[in-house]
Amino acid sequence: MGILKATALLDDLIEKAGGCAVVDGGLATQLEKHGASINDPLWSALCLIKDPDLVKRVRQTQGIYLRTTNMWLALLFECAQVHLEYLEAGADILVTSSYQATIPGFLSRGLSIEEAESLLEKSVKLAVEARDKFWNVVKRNPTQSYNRALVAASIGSYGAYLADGSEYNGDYGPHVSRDKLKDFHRHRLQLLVDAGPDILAFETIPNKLEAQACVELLEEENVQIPSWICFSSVDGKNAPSGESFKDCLDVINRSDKVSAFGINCAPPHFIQTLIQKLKELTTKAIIVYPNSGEIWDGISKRWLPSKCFDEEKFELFAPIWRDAGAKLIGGCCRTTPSTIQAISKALKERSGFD
Ligand SMILES: C[S+](C)CC[C@H](N)C(=O)O
Ligand SMILES: N[C@@H](CCS)C(=O)O
Ligand SMILES: [Zn+2]
Repeated sequence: MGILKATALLDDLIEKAGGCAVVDGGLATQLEKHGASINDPLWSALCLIKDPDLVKRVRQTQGIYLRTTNMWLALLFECAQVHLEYLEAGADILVTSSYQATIPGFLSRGLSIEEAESLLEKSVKLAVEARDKFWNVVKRNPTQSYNRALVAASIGSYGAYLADGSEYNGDYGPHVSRDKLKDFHRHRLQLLVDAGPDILAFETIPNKLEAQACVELLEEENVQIPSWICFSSVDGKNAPSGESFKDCLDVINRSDKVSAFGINCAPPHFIQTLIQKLKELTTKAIIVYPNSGEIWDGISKRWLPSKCFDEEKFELFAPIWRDAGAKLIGGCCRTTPSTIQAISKALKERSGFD
Protein backbone atom coordinates (compact mmCIF):
# COMPACT_ATOMS: atom_id res chain seq x y z
CA MET A 1 0.00 0.00 0.00
CA GLY A 2 1.42 3.43 -0.93
CA ILE A 3 1.23 6.49 1.31
CA LEU A 4 -1.81 7.88 -0.51
CA LYS A 5 -3.83 4.75 0.13
CA ALA A 6 -2.61 4.53 3.72
CA THR A 7 -3.52 8.19 4.32
CA ALA A 8 -6.94 7.59 2.79
CA LEU A 9 -7.58 5.05 5.59
CA LEU A 10 -7.17 7.83 8.15
CA ASP A 11 -9.32 10.30 6.17
CA ASP A 12 -11.95 7.63 5.77
CA LEU A 13 -11.98 6.90 9.51
CA ILE A 14 -12.42 10.60 10.31
CA GLU A 15 -15.34 10.77 7.90
CA LYS A 16 -16.94 7.59 9.26
CA ALA A 17 -16.59 8.96 12.79
CA GLY A 18 -18.68 11.97 11.79
CA GLY A 19 -15.85 14.42 11.01
CA CYS A 20 -13.78 13.91 14.13
CA ALA A 21 -12.23 10.60 15.18
CA VAL A 22 -11.59 9.58 18.78
CA VAL A 23 -8.05 8.76 19.94
CA ASP A 24 -7.66 6.55 23.04
CA GLY A 25 -6.58 7.77 26.48
CA GLY A 26 -3.60 7.31 28.81
CA LEU A 27 -2.17 3.83 28.45
CA ALA A 28 0.17 4.21 31.41
CA THR A 29 -2.64 5.59 33.55
CA GLN A 30 -4.90 2.64 32.83
CA LEU A 31 -2.06 0.18 33.44
CA GLU A 32 -1.66 1.77 36.87
CA LYS A 33 -5.40 1.42 37.47
CA HIS A 34 -4.89 -2.29 36.86
CA GLY A 35 -2.32 -2.31 39.64
CA ALA A 36 0.96 -1.99 37.73
CA SER A 37 3.63 0.15 39.30
CA ILE A 38 5.56 1.77 36.46
CA ASN A 39 7.87 4.07 38.36
CA ASP A 40 10.77 2.96 36.22
CA PRO A 41 12.89 4.36 33.37
CA LEU A 42 10.91 2.19 30.94
CA TRP A 43 7.59 3.54 32.28
CA SER A 44 4.58 2.22 30.31
CA ALA A 45 6.89 0.06 28.16
CA LEU A 46 7.22 -2.25 31.18
CA CYS A 47 3.95 -3.85 30.09
CA LEU A 48 5.74 -5.35 27.08
CA ILE A 49 8.01 -7.46 29.24
CA LYS A 50 5.86 -10.36 30.23
CA ASP A 51 8.20 -13.20 29.45
CA PRO A 52 9.27 -14.41 32.92
CA ASP A 53 12.90 -14.68 31.89
CA LEU A 54 12.97 -11.08 30.66
CA VAL A 55 11.22 -9.86 33.76
CA LYS A 56 13.79 -11.60 35.92
CA ARG A 57 16.66 -9.93 34.10
CA VAL A 58 15.05 -6.49 34.19
CA ARG A 59 14.35 -6.92 37.87
CA GLN A 60 17.96 -7.89 38.45
CA THR A 61 19.32 -4.75 36.74
CA GLN A 62 17.19 -2.21 38.56
CA GLY A 63 14.05 -3.59 40.04
CA ILE A 64 10.48 -3.60 38.89
CA TYR A 65 8.17 -2.60 41.69
CA LEU A 66 4.88 -4.39 41.57
CA ARG A 67 2.55 -4.76 44.50
CA THR A 68 3.38 -8.35 45.28
CA THR A 69 5.71 -10.84 43.71
CA ASN A 70 2.81 -13.05 42.74
CA MET A 71 1.10 -10.29 40.86
CA TRP A 72 3.86 -9.39 38.45
CA LEU A 73 3.10 -11.89 35.74
CA ALA A 74 -0.61 -11.16 35.71
CA LEU A 75 -0.01 -7.43 35.59
CA LEU A 76 2.29 -7.67 32.64
CA PHE A 77 -0.50 -9.17 30.58
CA GLU A 78 -2.56 -6.03 31.07
CA CYS A 79 -1.51 -4.07 28.02
CA ALA A 80 -3.76 -5.97 25.61
CA GLN A 81 -6.60 -5.64 28.10
CA VAL A 82 -6.11 -1.86 28.26
CA HIS A 83 -6.30 -1.64 24.46
CA LEU A 84 -9.59 -3.56 24.56
CA GLU A 85 -10.97 -1.25 27.25
CA TYR A 86 -10.25 1.80 25.13
CA LEU A 87 -11.87 0.18 22.10
CA GLU A 88 -14.95 -0.61 24.12
CA ALA A 89 -15.03 3.00 25.32
CA GLY A 90 -15.26 4.14 21.69
CA ALA A 91 -11.66 4.84 20.63
CA ASP A 92 -11.26 4.95 16.85
CA ILE A 93 -7.47 4.95 17.18
CA LEU A 94 -5.28 2.92 19.55
CA VAL A 95 -1.84 4.25 20.48
CA THR A 96 0.69 1.48 21.13
CA SER A 97 2.74 0.95 24.29
CA SER A 98 6.03 1.95 22.62
CA TYR A 99 6.19 5.54 23.95
CA GLN A 100 9.13 4.83 26.24
CA ALA A 101 10.16 1.55 24.60
CA THR A 102 13.56 2.07 22.99
CA ILE A 103 16.46 -0.15 21.99
CA PRO A 104 18.97 1.64 24.27
CA GLY A 105 16.41 1.64 27.08
CA PHE A 106 15.93 -2.12 26.86
CA LEU A 107 19.68 -2.79 26.41
CA SER A 108 20.46 -0.81 29.54
CA ARG A 109 18.12 -3.17 31.41
CA GLY A 110 20.00 -6.28 30.42
CA LEU A 111 18.01 -7.38 27.37
CA SER A 112 19.69 -8.42 24.12
CA ILE A 113 19.23 -6.48 20.90
CA GLU A 114 17.02 -9.27 19.51
CA GLU A 115 14.82 -9.18 22.61
CA ALA A 116 14.57 -5.40 22.43
CA GLU A 117 13.61 -5.53 18.76
CA SER A 118 11.02 -8.16 19.40
CA LEU A 119 9.41 -6.11 22.22
CA LEU A 120 9.01 -3.14 19.90
CA GLU A 121 7.42 -5.35 17.31
CA LYS A 122 5.21 -6.77 20.02
CA SER A 123 3.90 -3.32 20.99
CA VAL A 124 2.30 -3.05 17.54
CA LYS A 125 1.14 -6.66 17.45
CA LEU A 126 -0.66 -6.31 20.81
CA ALA A 127 -2.67 -3.35 19.55
CA VAL A 128 -3.37 -4.92 16.14
CA GLU A 129 -4.53 -8.15 17.80
CA ALA A 130 -6.79 -6.25 20.21
CA ARG A 131 -8.23 -4.23 17.31
CA ASP A 132 -8.87 -7.36 15.20
CA LYS A 133 -10.33 -9.31 18.11
CA PHE A 134 -12.69 -6.46 19.02
CA TRP A 135 -13.69 -5.75 15.43
CA ASN A 136 -14.42 -9.40 14.68
CA VAL A 137 -16.98 -9.35 17.48
CA VAL A 138 -18.62 -5.96 16.97
CA LYS A 139 -18.79 -5.96 13.17
CA ARG A 140 -21.31 -8.81 13.33
CA ASN A 141 -23.75 -6.65 15.27
CA PRO A 142 -25.75 -4.51 12.82
CA THR A 143 -26.69 -1.95 15.52
CA GLN A 144 -23.11 -1.36 16.70
CA SER A 145 -21.74 2.15 16.48
CA TYR A 146 -18.04 1.29 16.43
CA ASN A 147 -15.59 1.88 13.61
CA ARG A 148 -12.78 -0.49 12.74
CA ALA A 149 -10.02 1.20 14.73
CA LEU A 150 -6.60 2.14 13.40
CA VAL A 151 -3.36 1.44 15.23
CA ALA A 152 -0.90 4.31 15.78
CA ALA A 153 2.63 3.26 16.76
CA SER A 154 3.81 5.59 19.50
CA ILE A 155 7.22 7.20 19.08
CA GLY A 156 7.96 9.06 22.28
CA SER A 157 10.42 11.94 22.16
CA TYR A 158 14.10 11.65 23.10
CA GLY A 159 13.11 13.39 26.33
CA ALA A 160 10.74 10.53 27.17
CA TYR A 161 13.64 8.07 26.84
CA LEU A 162 15.84 10.29 29.03
CA ALA A 163 13.12 10.04 31.70
CA ASP A 164 14.21 13.36 33.17
CA GLY A 165 11.13 15.43 32.38
CA SER A 166 12.75 17.01 29.32
CA GLU A 167 9.79 16.17 27.08
CA TYR A 168 8.16 19.07 28.96
CA ASN A 169 10.98 21.62 28.63
CA GLY A 170 12.77 20.67 25.40
CA ASP A 171 16.13 21.20 27.03
CA TYR A 172 18.38 18.51 25.56
CA GLY A 173 21.58 20.48 26.17
CA PRO A 174 24.18 21.66 23.64
CA HIS A 175 25.46 18.22 22.64
CA VAL A 176 22.25 16.88 21.16
CA SER A 177 22.30 17.55 17.43
CA ARG A 178 19.72 16.80 14.77
CA ASP A 179 21.84 13.84 13.62
CA LYS A 180 21.99 12.45 17.13
CA LEU A 181 18.20 12.64 17.36
CA LYS A 182 17.86 10.94 13.98
CA ASP A 183 20.22 8.18 15.14
CA PHE A 184 18.17 7.77 18.28
CA HIS A 185 14.86 7.47 16.41
CA ARG A 186 15.89 5.58 13.25
CA HIS A 187 16.08 1.94 14.29
CA ARG A 188 12.92 2.03 16.43
CA LEU A 189 11.03 3.77 13.65
CA GLN A 190 12.11 1.10 11.14
CA LEU A 191 11.07 -1.71 13.49
CA LEU A 192 7.72 -0.14 14.28
CA VAL A 193 6.92 0.53 10.61
CA ASP A 194 7.85 -3.07 9.72
CA ALA A 195 5.48 -4.35 12.42
CA GLY A 196 2.54 -3.00 10.38
CA PRO A 197 0.76 -0.15 12.21
CA ASP A 198 -1.61 2.16 10.28
CA ILE A 199 -0.08 5.41 11.54
CA LEU A 200 3.05 6.68 13.30
CA ALA A 201 2.40 8.85 16.35
CA PHE A 202 5.26 11.14 17.38
CA GLU A 203 4.30 12.14 20.92
CA THR A 204 5.34 14.98 23.26
CA ILE A 205 7.94 16.39 20.89
CA PRO A 206 9.28 19.40 22.81
CA ASN A 207 11.36 21.42 20.32
CA LYS A 208 11.94 22.32 16.69
CA LEU A 209 15.17 20.33 16.42
CA GLU A 210 13.44 17.04 17.17
CA ALA A 211 10.54 17.86 14.82
CA GLN A 212 13.10 18.46 12.06
CA ALA A 213 14.85 15.18 12.85
CA CYS A 214 11.54 13.28 12.69
CA VAL A 215 10.48 14.85 9.40
CA GLU A 216 13.88 14.16 7.79
CA LEU A 217 13.75 10.59 9.02
CA LEU A 218 10.32 10.01 7.48
CA GLU A 219 11.76 11.15 4.14
CA GLU A 220 15.04 9.24 4.44
CA GLU A 221 13.26 6.03 5.40
CA ASN A 222 10.58 6.63 2.76
CA VAL A 223 7.85 5.79 5.24
CA GLN A 224 4.65 4.76 3.48
CA ILE A 225 2.11 5.28 6.28
CA PRO A 226 0.84 8.64 7.57
CA SER A 227 2.25 10.25 10.71
CA TRP A 228 1.06 12.71 13.27
CA ILE A 229 3.44 14.93 15.18
CA CYS A 230 2.30 16.20 18.55
CA PHE A 231 3.99 18.69 20.83
CA SER A 232 3.19 19.32 24.44
CA SER A 233 2.93 22.89 25.73
CA VAL A 234 3.51 24.26 29.19
CA ASP A 235 2.50 27.88 28.64
CA GLY A 236 -0.46 27.35 26.31
CA LYS A 237 1.21 29.40 23.57
CA ASN A 238 4.50 27.86 22.53
CA ALA A 239 6.39 24.59 22.28
CA PRO A 240 7.87 23.42 25.62
CA SER A 241 11.27 24.78 24.47
CA GLY A 242 9.75 28.26 24.18
CA GLU A 243 10.04 28.19 20.36
CA SER A 244 6.94 29.33 18.54
CA PHE A 245 4.66 26.78 16.89
CA LYS A 246 5.02 28.87 13.73
CA ASP A 247 8.76 28.11 13.72
CA CYS A 248 8.24 24.45 14.50
CA LEU A 249 5.61 24.10 11.78
CA ASP A 250 7.87 25.62 9.10
CA VAL A 251 9.56 22.30 8.54
CA ILE A 252 6.52 20.11 9.25
CA ASN A 253 4.27 21.94 6.80
CA ARG A 254 6.67 21.13 3.98
CA SER A 255 6.41 17.36 4.53
CA ASP A 256 3.80 15.23 2.78
CA LYS A 257 4.57 12.42 5.18
CA VAL A 258 2.94 14.22 8.10
CA SER A 259 -0.87 14.12 7.97
CA ALA A 260 -1.74 15.71 11.29
CA PHE A 261 -0.17 18.11 13.74
CA GLY A 262 -1.24 18.94 17.24
CA ILE A 263 -0.90 18.81 20.97
CA ASN A 264 -0.72 15.92 23.43
CA CYS A 265 -0.14 15.72 27.17
CA ALA A 266 -0.75 19.42 27.74
CA PRO A 267 -3.43 20.77 30.11
CA PRO A 268 -6.90 20.75 28.55
CA HIS A 269 -7.63 24.40 29.31
CA PHE A 270 -4.94 25.40 26.77
CA ILE A 271 -6.49 23.40 23.95
CA GLN A 272 -9.19 25.64 22.49
CA THR A 273 -6.85 28.61 21.99
CA LEU A 274 -4.11 26.35 20.66
CA ILE A 275 -6.44 24.82 18.05
CA GLN A 276 -7.41 28.29 16.88
CA LYS A 277 -3.73 29.27 16.64
CA LEU A 278 -2.70 26.07 14.83
CA LYS A 279 -5.52 26.47 12.32
CA GLU A 280 -3.83 29.68 11.18
CA LEU A 281 -0.44 28.03 10.91
CA THR A 282 -1.13 24.77 9.07
CA THR A 283 -3.56 23.09 6.68
CA LYS A 284 -2.77 19.69 8.20
CA ALA A 285 -5.46 17.94 10.25
CA ILE A 286 -5.37 19.13 13.85
CA ILE A 287 -5.08 16.50 16.58
CA VAL A 288 -5.49 17.15 20.31
CA TYR A 289 -5.27 14.70 23.17
CA PRO A 290 -4.58 16.61 26.35
CA ASN A 291 -3.82 15.15 29.75
CA SER A 292 -6.06 15.71 32.77
CA GLY A 293 -4.42 19.03 33.64
CA GLU A 294 -2.18 17.51 36.30
CA ILE A 295 1.47 18.47 35.95
CA TRP A 296 4.23 15.84 35.69
CA ASP A 297 7.09 16.43 38.11
CA GLY A 298 9.98 14.80 36.25
CA ILE A 299 12.21 14.81 39.35
CA SER A 300 9.90 13.31 41.96
CA LYS A 301 8.17 11.22 39.24
CA ARG A 302 4.64 12.05 40.22
CA TRP A 303 1.67 14.01 39.02
CA LEU A 304 0.93 17.26 40.82
CA PRO A 305 -2.77 18.09 41.24
CA SER A 306 -4.70 19.93 38.56
CA LYS A 307 -5.78 23.45 39.36
CA CYS A 308 -8.10 23.95 36.50
CA PHE A 309 -9.89 21.00 34.91
CA ASP A 310 -11.50 17.76 35.84
CA GLU A 311 -12.31 14.68 33.85
CA GLU A 312 -16.02 15.47 33.37
CA LYS A 313 -15.16 18.61 31.43
CA PHE A 314 -13.84 16.54 28.53
CA GLU A 315 -17.42 15.74 27.60
CA LEU A 316 -18.24 19.43 27.49
CA PHE A 317 -15.10 20.53 25.69
CA ALA A 318 -14.71 17.82 23.07
CA PRO A 319 -17.46 19.27 20.83
CA ILE A 320 -15.99 22.77 21.34
CA TRP A 321 -12.57 21.50 20.22
CA ARG A 322 -14.19 19.75 17.27
CA ASP A 323 -16.03 22.93 16.28
CA ALA A 324 -12.78 24.88 16.61
CA GLY A 325 -11.29 22.59 13.94
CA ALA A 326 -9.83 19.46 15.55
CA LYS A 327 -10.20 16.31 13.45
CA LEU A 328 -8.79 13.90 16.04
CA ILE A 329 -9.56 14.20 19.76
CA GLY A 330 -8.62 11.96 22.68
CA GLY A 331 -6.91 11.97 26.05
CA CYS A 332 -3.35 11.53 27.26
CA CYS A 333 -1.93 10.90 30.73
CA ARG A 334 -4.37 10.63 33.65
CA THR A 335 -7.31 10.15 31.34
CA THR A 336 -9.05 6.77 31.34
CA PRO A 337 -11.60 4.75 29.35
CA SER A 338 -14.36 6.72 31.07
CA THR A 339 -12.88 9.96 29.66
CA ILE A 340 -12.79 8.40 26.20
CA GLN A 341 -16.32 7.11 26.51
CA ALA A 342 -17.50 10.61 27.41
CA ILE A 343 -15.60 12.14 24.46
CA SER A 344 -16.91 9.51 22.07
CA LYS A 345 -20.48 9.97 23.22
CA ALA A 346 -20.28 13.77 23.02
CA LEU A 347 -18.76 13.78 19.53
CA LYS A 348 -20.69 10.96 17.94
CA GLU A 349 -24.14 11.83 19.31
CA ARG A 350 -23.90 15.41 18.20
CA SER A 351 -22.69 14.53 14.74
CA GLY A 352 -25.63 12.15 14.33
CA PHE A 353 -23.16 9.28 14.02
CA ASP A 354 -24.89 7.23 16.67
C1 LIG B 1 4.52 11.45 29.66
S1 LIG B 1 5.61 11.46 31.04
C2 LIG B 1 4.59 11.34 32.40
C3 LIG B 1 6.32 9.88 30.90
C4 LIG B 1 7.30 9.54 31.94
C5 LIG B 1 8.57 10.29 31.84
N1 LIG B 1 9.17 10.23 30.51
C6 LIG B 1 9.55 9.73 32.85
O1 LIG B 1 10.10 8.65 32.64
O2 LIG B 1 9.75 10.37 33.86
N1 LIG C 1 0.94 7.43 25.13
C1 LIG C 1 1.85 7.44 26.25
C2 LIG C 1 1.89 8.76 26.96
C3 LIG C 1 2.35 9.87 26.15
S1 LIG C 1 2.66 11.29 27.10
C4 LIG C 1 1.52 6.33 27.23
O1 LIG C 1 0.53 6.40 27.95
O2 LIG C 1 2.30 5.39 27.30
ZN1 LIG D 1 0.77 11.89 28.33
